[in-house]
Amino acid sequence: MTPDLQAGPYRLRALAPSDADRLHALINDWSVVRMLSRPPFPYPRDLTDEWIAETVRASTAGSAFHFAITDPDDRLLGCVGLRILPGRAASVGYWIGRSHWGQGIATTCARRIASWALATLPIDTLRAWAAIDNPASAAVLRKIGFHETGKDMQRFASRGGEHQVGVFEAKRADLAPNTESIAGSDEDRAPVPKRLIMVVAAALVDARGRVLLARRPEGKPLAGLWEFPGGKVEPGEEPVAALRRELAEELGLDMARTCLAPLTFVSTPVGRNDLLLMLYVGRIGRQAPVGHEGQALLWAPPEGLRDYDMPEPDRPLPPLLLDLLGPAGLPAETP
Ligand SMILES: Nc1nc2c([nH]c(=O)n2[C@H]2C[C@H](O)[C@@H](COP(=O)(O)OP(=O)(O)OP(=O)(O)O)O2)c(=O)[nH]1
Repeated sequence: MTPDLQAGPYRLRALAPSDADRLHALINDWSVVRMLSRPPFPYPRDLTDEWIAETVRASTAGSAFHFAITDPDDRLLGCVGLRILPGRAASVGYWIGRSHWGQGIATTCARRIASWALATLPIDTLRAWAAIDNPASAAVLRKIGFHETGKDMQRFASRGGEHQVGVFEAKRADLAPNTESIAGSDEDRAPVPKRLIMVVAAALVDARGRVLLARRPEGKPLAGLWEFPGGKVEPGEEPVAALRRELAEELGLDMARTCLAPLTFVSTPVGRNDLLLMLYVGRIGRQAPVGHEGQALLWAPPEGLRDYDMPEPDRPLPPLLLDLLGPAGLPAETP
Protein backbone atom coordinates (compact mmCIF):
# COMPACT_ATOMS: atom_id res chain seq x y z
CA MET A 1 0.00 0.00 0.00
CA THR A 2 1.10 3.56 -0.66
CA PRO A 3 2.11 5.09 2.71
CA ASP A 4 1.95 8.71 3.84
CA LEU A 5 5.40 10.29 3.73
CA GLN A 6 6.60 13.74 4.71
CA ALA A 7 9.08 15.36 2.30
CA GLY A 8 10.22 18.69 3.75
CA PRO A 9 7.07 20.84 3.82
CA TYR A 10 5.24 18.54 1.38
CA ARG A 11 3.09 15.53 2.12
CA LEU A 12 3.17 12.51 -0.16
CA ARG A 13 0.03 10.37 -0.02
CA ALA A 14 -1.98 7.98 -2.16
CA LEU A 15 -4.07 9.60 -4.89
CA ALA A 16 -7.81 9.68 -4.18
CA PRO A 17 -10.80 10.07 -6.54
CA SER A 18 -11.35 13.55 -5.05
CA ASP A 19 -7.97 14.65 -6.54
CA ALA A 20 -9.26 14.16 -10.09
CA ASP A 21 -10.38 17.73 -10.93
CA ARG A 22 -7.25 19.41 -9.64
CA LEU A 23 -5.00 16.71 -11.14
CA HIS A 24 -6.65 17.17 -14.52
CA ALA A 25 -6.24 20.94 -14.37
CA LEU A 26 -2.52 20.59 -13.58
CA ILE A 27 -1.60 17.86 -16.04
CA ASN A 28 -3.66 18.98 -19.01
CA ASP A 29 -0.92 21.45 -19.84
CA TRP A 30 1.34 20.99 -22.87
CA SER A 31 4.44 22.17 -21.01
CA VAL A 32 3.92 19.38 -18.43
CA VAL A 33 2.62 16.54 -20.63
CA ARG A 34 5.25 16.87 -23.35
CA MET A 35 7.91 15.78 -20.84
CA LEU A 36 6.03 12.60 -19.86
CA SER A 37 6.04 9.49 -22.02
CA ARG A 38 2.62 7.97 -21.28
CA PRO A 39 -0.06 10.68 -21.03
CA PRO A 40 -1.64 11.98 -24.25
CA PHE A 41 -2.37 15.64 -25.02
CA PRO A 42 -5.00 16.95 -24.66
CA TYR A 43 -5.49 14.85 -21.55
CA PRO A 44 -9.14 13.68 -21.39
CA ARG A 45 -10.90 14.27 -18.07
CA ASP A 46 -12.15 10.63 -17.94
CA LEU A 47 -8.60 9.37 -18.15
CA THR A 48 -7.84 11.14 -14.85
CA ASP A 49 -10.41 8.99 -12.98
CA GLU A 50 -9.15 5.85 -14.73
CA TRP A 51 -5.57 6.67 -13.90
CA ILE A 52 -6.31 7.30 -10.20
CA ALA A 53 -8.16 3.95 -10.02
CA GLU A 54 -5.18 2.30 -11.72
CA THR A 55 -2.75 3.75 -9.13
CA VAL A 56 -4.89 2.26 -6.34
CA ARG A 57 -4.93 -1.18 -8.04
CA ALA A 58 -1.17 -1.08 -8.69
CA SER A 59 -0.34 -0.12 -5.11
CA THR A 60 -2.55 -2.93 -3.75
CA ALA A 61 -0.76 -5.37 -6.06
CA GLY A 62 2.64 -3.92 -5.03
CA SER A 63 3.60 -3.26 -8.68
CA ALA A 64 3.74 0.57 -8.51
CA PHE A 65 3.42 3.32 -5.91
CA HIS A 66 2.14 6.70 -7.08
CA PHE A 67 1.96 9.59 -4.67
CA ALA A 68 0.09 12.88 -4.74
CA ILE A 69 2.43 15.73 -3.77
CA THR A 70 0.45 18.12 -1.61
CA ASP A 71 1.16 21.32 0.31
CA PRO A 72 0.33 21.73 4.04
CA ASP A 73 -3.29 22.60 3.03
CA ASP A 74 -3.51 19.29 1.12
CA ARG A 75 -3.54 21.15 -2.22
CA LEU A 76 -2.23 18.98 -5.05
CA LEU A 77 1.02 20.27 -6.60
CA GLY A 78 2.06 17.29 -8.76
CA CYS A 79 2.80 13.59 -8.59
CA VAL A 80 5.76 11.34 -7.94
CA GLY A 81 5.77 7.59 -8.48
CA LEU A 82 7.69 4.36 -8.60
CA ARG A 83 7.13 1.35 -10.80
CA ILE A 84 8.72 -2.01 -9.90
CA LEU A 85 10.95 -3.39 -12.68
CA PRO A 86 12.47 -6.85 -13.09
CA GLY A 87 15.89 -7.39 -11.48
CA ARG A 88 15.35 -5.77 -8.05
CA ALA A 89 14.90 -2.34 -9.65
CA ALA A 90 12.25 0.36 -9.84
CA SER A 91 11.72 3.36 -12.10
CA VAL A 92 11.07 6.82 -10.68
CA GLY A 93 8.90 9.43 -12.37
CA TYR A 94 7.50 12.81 -11.36
CA TRP A 95 5.80 15.92 -12.65
CA ILE A 96 4.95 19.23 -11.03
CA GLY A 97 2.18 21.63 -12.05
CA ARG A 98 3.65 24.55 -14.00
CA SER A 99 2.79 27.25 -11.44
CA HIS A 100 4.86 25.36 -8.85
CA TRP A 101 8.06 24.97 -10.89
CA GLY A 102 11.36 26.38 -9.67
CA GLN A 103 10.83 25.67 -5.96
CA GLY A 104 12.79 22.40 -5.69
CA ILE A 105 9.60 20.38 -5.14
CA ALA A 106 10.57 17.59 -7.57
CA THR A 107 14.02 17.21 -5.99
CA THR A 108 12.67 17.10 -2.42
CA CYS A 109 9.89 14.63 -3.25
CA ALA A 110 11.81 12.35 -5.63
CA ARG A 111 14.65 12.13 -3.09
CA ARG A 112 12.14 11.20 -0.39
CA ILE A 113 10.53 8.35 -2.30
CA ALA A 114 13.95 7.12 -3.47
CA SER A 115 15.04 6.83 0.16
CA TRP A 116 11.74 5.20 1.17
CA ALA A 117 11.88 2.74 -1.72
CA LEU A 118 15.45 1.58 -1.13
CA ALA A 119 14.77 1.03 2.58
CA THR A 120 11.40 -0.67 2.13
CA LEU A 121 10.85 -2.32 -1.25
CA PRO A 122 12.67 -5.41 -2.62
CA ILE A 123 14.95 -3.28 -4.80
CA ASP A 124 18.60 -2.23 -4.97
CA THR A 125 18.57 -0.01 -8.07
CA LEU A 126 16.54 2.98 -9.19
CA ARG A 127 16.18 3.99 -12.84
CA ALA A 128 14.77 7.11 -14.44
CA TRP A 129 14.44 8.59 -17.89
CA ALA A 130 14.45 12.27 -18.85
CA ALA A 131 13.71 13.61 -22.35
CA ILE A 132 16.89 15.17 -23.71
CA ASP A 133 15.10 18.52 -24.08
CA ASN A 134 14.21 18.39 -20.37
CA PRO A 135 17.42 19.53 -18.63
CA ALA A 136 15.47 20.52 -15.51
CA SER A 137 14.47 16.90 -14.92
CA ALA A 138 18.01 15.64 -15.57
CA ALA A 139 19.25 18.22 -13.04
CA VAL A 140 16.78 16.92 -10.42
CA LEU A 141 18.06 13.37 -10.93
CA ARG A 142 21.72 14.43 -10.69
CA LYS A 143 21.06 16.41 -7.49
CA ILE A 144 19.59 13.30 -5.87
CA GLY A 145 22.59 11.16 -6.84
CA PHE A 146 21.55 9.55 -10.13
CA HIS A 147 24.09 9.35 -12.94
CA GLU A 148 23.45 9.07 -16.66
CA THR A 149 24.26 5.65 -18.08
CA GLY A 150 23.41 6.35 -21.73
CA LYS A 151 20.72 7.39 -24.17
CA ASP A 152 17.67 5.52 -25.42
CA MET A 153 14.56 6.11 -27.49
CA GLN A 154 11.13 6.24 -25.83
CA ARG A 155 7.60 6.66 -27.20
CA PHE A 156 5.92 9.88 -26.13
CA ALA A 157 2.14 9.67 -26.58
CA SER A 158 1.75 13.45 -26.37
CA ARG A 159 4.36 14.21 -29.05
CA GLY A 160 3.63 11.18 -31.25
CA GLY A 161 6.52 8.86 -32.06
CA GLU A 162 9.83 8.16 -30.41
CA HIS A 163 12.13 10.72 -28.84
CA GLN A 164 15.57 10.52 -27.32
CA VAL A 165 15.86 10.23 -23.53
CA GLY A 166 18.77 10.16 -21.11
CA VAL A 167 18.82 6.96 -19.04
CA PHE A 168 19.70 7.48 -15.36
CA GLU A 169 20.50 5.04 -12.60
CA ALA A 170 21.22 5.17 -8.86
CA LYS A 171 22.17 2.51 -6.33
CA ARG A 172 21.81 2.76 -2.57
CA ALA A 173 25.36 4.06 -2.10
CA ASP A 174 24.77 6.85 -4.68
CA LEU A 175 21.75 8.19 -2.82
CA ALA A 176 22.76 7.85 0.81
CA PRO A 177 24.54 11.00 2.00
CA ASN A 178 27.25 8.69 3.37
CA THR A 179 25.74 8.47 6.79
CA GLU A 180 27.55 5.36 7.81
CA SER A 181 27.87 5.96 11.53
CA ILE A 182 30.91 3.78 12.08
CA ALA A 183 32.85 5.18 9.13
CA GLY A 184 33.43 8.60 10.72
CA SER A 185 32.82 11.86 8.89
CA ASP A 186 35.19 14.27 7.17
CA GLU A 187 34.67 16.78 9.97
CA ASP A 188 36.52 14.62 12.47
CA ARG A 189 39.42 14.11 10.04
CA ALA A 190 42.54 15.48 11.68
CA PRO A 191 42.83 15.16 15.45
CA VAL A 192 40.52 12.21 16.14
CA PRO A 193 42.38 8.89 16.22
CA LYS A 194 41.13 5.91 14.29
CA ARG A 195 38.70 3.80 16.34
CA LEU A 196 38.02 0.08 16.58
CA ILE A 197 34.25 -0.37 16.51
CA MET A 198 33.14 -3.71 17.95
CA VAL A 199 29.84 -5.07 16.68
CA VAL A 200 28.16 -8.32 17.72
CA ALA A 201 25.59 -10.05 15.55
CA ALA A 202 23.77 -13.37 15.53
CA ALA A 203 22.84 -15.82 12.81
CA LEU A 204 19.66 -17.06 14.48
CA VAL A 205 18.54 -20.38 13.03
CA ASP A 206 14.96 -21.67 13.18
CA ALA A 207 13.82 -25.30 13.53
CA ARG A 208 13.77 -25.62 9.73
CA GLY A 209 17.38 -24.50 9.26
CA ARG A 210 16.67 -20.96 8.06
CA VAL A 211 18.55 -17.86 9.17
CA LEU A 212 16.98 -14.64 10.43
CA LEU A 213 17.83 -11.44 8.55
CA ALA A 214 16.74 -7.97 9.61
CA ARG A 215 16.42 -5.02 7.25
CA ARG A 216 17.98 -1.77 8.43
CA PRO A 217 15.08 0.70 8.64
CA GLU A 218 14.84 4.06 6.88
CA GLY A 219 16.69 6.77 8.79
CA LYS A 220 19.52 4.47 9.96
CA PRO A 221 22.86 4.38 8.13
CA LEU A 222 22.86 1.68 5.43
CA ALA A 223 19.02 1.70 5.39
CA GLY A 224 17.53 -1.07 3.29
CA LEU A 225 20.46 -3.48 3.65
CA TRP A 226 19.81 -6.88 5.23
CA GLU A 227 21.95 -7.80 8.24
CA PHE A 228 22.30 -10.27 11.07
CA PRO A 229 20.54 -8.76 14.09
CA GLY A 230 22.90 -7.20 16.61
CA GLY A 231 24.65 -3.91 17.26
CA LYS A 232 27.60 -2.12 18.80
CA VAL A 233 29.31 -3.35 21.95
CA GLU A 234 29.18 -0.59 24.56
CA PRO A 235 32.39 0.40 26.42
CA GLY A 236 33.21 -2.23 29.07
CA GLU A 237 30.50 -4.59 27.87
CA GLU A 238 31.17 -8.29 27.37
CA PRO A 239 30.41 -9.20 23.71
CA VAL A 240 27.91 -11.95 24.45
CA ALA A 241 26.13 -9.68 26.97
CA ALA A 242 25.95 -6.97 24.30
CA LEU A 243 24.44 -9.46 21.88
CA ARG A 244 21.83 -10.62 24.40
CA ARG A 245 20.95 -6.95 25.06
CA GLU A 246 20.62 -6.17 21.34
CA LEU A 247 18.47 -9.26 20.68
CA ALA A 248 16.18 -8.32 23.55
CA GLU A 249 15.92 -4.65 22.45
CA GLU A 250 15.56 -5.23 18.72
CA LEU A 251 13.63 -8.50 18.58
CA GLY A 252 12.16 -9.07 22.04
CA LEU A 253 14.17 -12.31 22.39
CA ASP A 254 15.48 -13.70 25.64
CA MET A 255 18.45 -15.78 24.49
CA ALA A 256 20.47 -17.71 27.09
CA ARG A 257 24.19 -17.09 26.69
CA THR A 258 24.71 -20.86 26.33
CA CYS A 259 22.51 -20.76 23.19
CA LEU A 260 24.85 -18.33 21.44
CA ALA A 261 28.05 -19.90 20.11
CA PRO A 262 30.83 -17.83 18.53
CA LEU A 263 31.06 -18.72 14.84
CA THR A 264 33.51 -16.35 13.17
CA PHE A 265 34.57 -12.73 12.98
CA VAL A 266 35.26 -10.14 10.29
CA SER A 267 37.89 -7.46 10.79
CA THR A 268 37.92 -4.75 8.15
CA PRO A 269 38.47 -1.01 7.70
CA VAL A 270 35.22 0.95 7.30
CA GLY A 271 35.80 4.56 6.29
CA ARG A 272 38.40 5.97 8.65
CA ASN A 273 37.68 3.43 11.42
CA ASP A 274 38.07 -0.34 11.83
CA LEU A 275 35.15 -2.70 12.31
CA LEU A 276 35.37 -5.94 14.25
CA LEU A 277 32.16 -7.85 13.58
CA MET A 278 31.74 -10.90 15.83
CA LEU A 279 29.19 -13.35 14.48
CA TYR A 280 27.50 -15.81 16.81
CA VAL A 281 25.13 -18.56 15.83
CA GLY A 282 22.13 -19.63 17.87
CA ARG A 283 19.14 -21.91 17.50
CA ILE A 284 15.93 -20.12 18.24
CA GLY A 285 13.38 -22.23 20.10
CA ARG A 286 9.70 -21.39 20.34
CA GLN A 287 10.24 -17.64 20.68
CA ALA A 288 9.03 -15.55 17.75
CA PRO A 289 11.20 -12.53 16.90
CA VAL A 290 9.35 -9.21 16.54
CA GLY A 291 10.91 -6.15 14.84
CA HIS A 292 10.75 -3.66 17.74
CA GLU A 293 12.48 -0.92 15.72
CA GLY A 294 10.16 -1.14 12.71
CA GLN A 295 12.67 -3.31 10.84
CA ALA A 296 11.43 -5.95 8.38
CA LEU A 297 12.44 -9.52 9.27
CA LEU A 298 12.93 -12.53 7.06
CA TRP A 299 13.79 -16.21 7.50
CA ALA A 300 16.14 -16.99 4.60
CA PRO A 301 17.43 -20.44 3.67
CA PRO A 302 21.26 -20.56 3.96
CA GLU A 303 21.56 -21.05 0.18
CA GLY A 304 19.49 -17.88 -0.40
CA LEU A 305 21.42 -15.54 1.92
CA ARG A 306 23.68 -14.31 -0.88
CA ASP A 307 20.62 -12.96 -2.74
CA TYR A 308 20.16 -10.18 -0.18
CA ASP A 309 22.03 -6.92 -0.35
CA MET A 310 24.09 -6.86 2.88
CA PRO A 311 26.70 -4.47 4.33
CA GLU A 312 30.08 -4.96 2.64
CA PRO A 313 31.73 -6.61 5.72
CA ASP A 314 29.09 -9.39 5.67
CA ARG A 315 30.06 -10.66 2.22
CA PRO A 316 32.16 -13.65 3.48
CA LEU A 317 29.45 -14.81 5.91
CA PRO A 318 26.71 -16.44 3.75
CA PRO A 319 29.04 -19.17 2.35
CA LEU A 320 30.25 -19.98 5.89
CA LEU A 321 26.68 -20.35 7.10
CA LEU A 322 25.81 -22.54 4.13
CA ASP A 323 28.80 -24.79 5.00
CA LEU A 324 27.70 -24.98 8.62
CA LEU A 325 23.97 -25.44 8.16
CA GLY A 326 23.62 -27.00 4.69
CA PRO A 327 20.81 -25.96 2.34
CA ALA A 328 17.31 -25.77 3.87
CA GLY A 329 15.61 -26.20 0.50
CA LEU A 330 12.81 -23.93 1.66
CA PRO A 331 11.57 -20.54 0.46
CA ALA A 332 12.31 -17.38 2.43
CA GLU A 333 9.46 -16.31 4.71
CA THR A 334 8.61 -13.45 7.04
CA PRO A 335 8.22 -14.55 10.67
N1 LIG B 1 23.94 -5.69 13.44
C1 LIG B 1 24.76 -5.77 12.42
N2 LIG B 1 25.56 -4.70 12.08
C2 LIG B 1 26.36 -4.84 11.02
C3 LIG B 1 26.40 -6.03 10.25
N3 LIG B 1 27.32 -5.86 9.27
C4 LIG B 1 27.84 -4.63 9.40
O1 LIG B 1 28.68 -4.11 8.67
N4 LIG B 1 27.26 -3.99 10.46
C5 LIG B 1 27.55 -2.62 10.84
C6 LIG B 1 26.40 -1.70 10.52
C7 LIG B 1 26.53 -0.64 11.57
O2 LIG B 1 27.41 0.34 11.06
C8 LIG B 1 27.18 -1.36 12.73
C9 LIG B 1 26.16 -1.74 13.76
O3 LIG B 1 25.76 -0.58 14.34
P1 LIG B 1 24.25 -0.19 14.63
O4 LIG B 1 24.12 1.27 14.38
O5 LIG B 1 23.32 -1.12 13.99
O6 LIG B 1 24.30 -0.51 16.16
P2 LIG B 1 23.32 -0.22 17.31
O7 LIG B 1 22.16 -1.18 17.22
O8 LIG B 1 24.19 -0.26 18.52
O9 LIG B 1 22.72 1.18 16.92
P3 LIG B 1 22.82 2.63 17.53
O10 LIG B 1 22.28 2.50 18.90
O11 LIG B 1 24.28 3.03 17.46
O12 LIG B 1 21.95 3.38 16.55
O13 LIG B 1 27.78 -2.54 12.21
C10 LIG B 1 25.55 -7.11 10.61
O14 LIG B 1 25.48 -8.16 9.97
N5 LIG B 1 24.74 -6.93 11.68
